[in-house]
Amino acid sequence: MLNKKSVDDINVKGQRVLVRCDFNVPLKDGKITDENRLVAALPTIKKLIADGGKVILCSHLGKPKGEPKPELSLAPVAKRLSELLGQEVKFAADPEVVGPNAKAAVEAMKDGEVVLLENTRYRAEETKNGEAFSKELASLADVFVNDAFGTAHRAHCSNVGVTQYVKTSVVGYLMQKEINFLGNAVNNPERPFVAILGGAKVADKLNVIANLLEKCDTLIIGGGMAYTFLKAKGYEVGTSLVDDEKIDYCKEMMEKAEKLGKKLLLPVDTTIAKEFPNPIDAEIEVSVVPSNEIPADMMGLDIGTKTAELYAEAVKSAKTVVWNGPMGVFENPILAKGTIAVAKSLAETDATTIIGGGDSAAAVNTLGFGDKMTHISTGGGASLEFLEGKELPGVAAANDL
Ligand SMILES: Nc1ncnc2c1ncn2[C@@H]1O[C@H](COP(=O)(O)OP(=O)(O)O)[C@@H](O)[C@H]1O
Ligand SMILES: O=C(OP(=O)(O)O)[C@H](O)COP(=O)(O)O
Repeated sequence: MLNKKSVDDINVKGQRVLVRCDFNVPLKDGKITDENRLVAALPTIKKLIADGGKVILCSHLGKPKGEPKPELSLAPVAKRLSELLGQEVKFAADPEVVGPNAKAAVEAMKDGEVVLLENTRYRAEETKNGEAFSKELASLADVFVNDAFGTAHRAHCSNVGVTQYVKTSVVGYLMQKEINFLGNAVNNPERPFVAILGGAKVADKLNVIANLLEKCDTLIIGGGMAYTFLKAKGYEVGTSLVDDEKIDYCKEMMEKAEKLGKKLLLPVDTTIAKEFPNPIDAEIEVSVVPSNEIPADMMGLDIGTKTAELYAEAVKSAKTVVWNGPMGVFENPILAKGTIAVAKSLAETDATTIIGGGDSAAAVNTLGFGDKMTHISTGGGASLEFLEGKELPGVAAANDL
């Protein structure tokens, strides 16, 4: 259990409560294309409304780099949240985030009302965890609630700095739910425990392996992650995604797996093409080759057919599965087969299945397997850093129980 005070330990009747959410949702032409993070934030917001608090929401959106960027305004989020809550979420349009407009909007709030502040990253101090902006945010509130699990691996004003200047800082239901799920999976997993890593953020994710190997029974590697390992084995990987600086590390990880008696599965065959599809869903010509026969001018873009079967088989006997990162360029139907096979095997198992990472969640949802998973995490980087065993600054900053 998370050893932090939560919204259940407080009643905010008549108080101003600042709630940090992760409303960093994908937008296309001003429309929200995946509202998972909004829906996930509702329980905490509803609880605080039911208490009779003045609920002031804040979040970042994208990376505006410290200046107002209209295309990264949170206005569309306020509109959609109003619909989801069935009650108005007043948008405090304010280029300074906590400027005159926001202050006036908060001043005018009645108990049970909700206001959303503008994108916190409109302010350059936000990502530097600066004192002045932290104090400004704190000045709006009597109580602070952090429910932004997806941002918990960052130490910024709106999730860490602000806690120094308010009396009470607690976590919300989403934060509790995420940490409890992931914590159980990693610290007390039902075995066999299978971890699956893929995707394209190779440098970030390779670092998780040292820690995961200690905890899991089987580690499955796919997606863009696989080729650095294959290169470390001495294979030609052509023009596939590789992190050359991590080749020695991959060698060490293979030795570590052997020493610990853990299974480390790498693709035995690979789906290759001449180049990365452009546009991403373009029809491309592919072939499947053994992983040690990738031609020098070709790139691996999905696991191969045999590998997909092998991985699906490895998942079958699992009791806990953690999956982060697609097995291939799933956005292209021709390169989605490996991801579909793995998603299907997770959907069919009675194991506890936990999906982390924005693209992995999108893949599972668009492939229609979303409701078959035990838990789809709202945090990619956050869930990985947590699985790595790192303390998340956004969680650490809340008051202890
Ligand atoms: N072999 C590959 N080569 C290049 N990109 C890949 C490969 N396999 C998967 N990808 C890409 O990885 C991206 C997702 O990676 P990542 O951002 O690390 O996952 P997540 O968001 O789930 O954490 C997808 O856009 C997918 O197209
Ligand atoms: O989307 C997020 O992270 P994720 O892509 O790792 O899930 C979070 O909102 C954090 O955003 P950031 O990576 O811009 O700090």
